[in-house]
Amino acid sequence: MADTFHFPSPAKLNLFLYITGKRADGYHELQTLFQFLDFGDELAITPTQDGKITLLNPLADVPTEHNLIYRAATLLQQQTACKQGANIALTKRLPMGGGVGGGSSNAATVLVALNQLWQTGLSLEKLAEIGLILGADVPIFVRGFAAFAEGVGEKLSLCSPPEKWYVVLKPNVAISTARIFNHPDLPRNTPVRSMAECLSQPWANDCEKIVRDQYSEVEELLAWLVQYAPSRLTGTGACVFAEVESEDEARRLFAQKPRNVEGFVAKGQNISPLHQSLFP
Ligand SMILES: C[C@@](CO)(OP(=O)(O)O)[C@H](O)COP(=O)(O)OP(=O)(O)OC[C@H]1O[C@@H](n2ccc(N)nc2=O)[C@H](O)[C@@H]1O
Ligand SMILES: Nc1ncnc2c1ncn2[C@@H]1O[C@H](COP(=O)(O)OP(=O)(O)O)[C@@H](O)[C@H]1O
Repeated sequence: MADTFHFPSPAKLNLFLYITGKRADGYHELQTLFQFLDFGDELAITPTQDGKITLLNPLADVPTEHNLIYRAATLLQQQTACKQGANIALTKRLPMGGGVGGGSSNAATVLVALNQLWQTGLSLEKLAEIGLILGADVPIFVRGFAAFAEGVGEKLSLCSPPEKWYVVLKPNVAISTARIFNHPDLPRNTPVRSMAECLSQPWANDCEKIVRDQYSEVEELLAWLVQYAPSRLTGTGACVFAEVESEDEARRLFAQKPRNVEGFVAKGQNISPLHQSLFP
């Protein structure tokens, strides 16, 4: 029987996120700081010789052909004319559509892992380029280092922010990324600054005000969290995070969270846990 290999598919946070403009194709130009977390999903992959991509436990709300795991695997097959296949099982821990990048991370883990298992020999740069077809956040997960990102998130500059402890909470609400980016009151003209300047100013998220105004669940949770630690929105939400100095402090704060809110405690990682496990 073929061997099964296990790969982490970590979460990310946007430690800051500024919107600096809008492109002709409607996408927004960003300046954002990505850091990985030591918490995430896990993929178990069994390479096969039959050329089929099989998801062993499909997501209830996502048809297989839309699942980023399936799409990433078939895209890699097409790009490399690979005749091999894979059976893939997903342990889903990350909230979906929460701004912690679970789907993008799953896609990146599939690209990096299958490139190794199928021995298709693409560089991480090439895999990141393919990943961008699947989503703006896929390249950062493929490259695997914390980064200051520009463009729609694909122009990456290495960065090493402090690896703090975080309490990440998911208010009980679904937020559409497209809806936030289409909102007329979204600030879209934060001045473009250098990485050094962005790092040296207080960190913020340009989507936060709109999201707080529109979703009382997010407003209430951030108002509660900020009493204890600096706290912000990640991505376009709905997740919010508080940054603290120690695991103890994080666990104490997490233990007090409102009962109807899910979440987790994690430590920031400047090297993705996927890359830590594959390229130690
Ligand atoms: C803004 C970020 C920051 O990490 O938010 P989160 O998704 O993580 O919350 C991401 O870059 C999001 O990337 P991704 O999640 O791939 O976005 P997509 O599904 O491609 O975009 C959904 C919709 O949002 C709008 N959109 C998205 C990204 C962007 N830079 N400008 C946009 O205007 C577009 O209308 C697009 O159709
Ligand atoms: N493997 C996957 N895991 C999570 N979401 C997926 C996956 N494949 C497709 N999706 C779709 O992508 C959307 C965004 O997912 P996700 O990356 O978790 O959000 P975010 O970038 O906001 O953290 C989900 O709402 C879901 O419809």
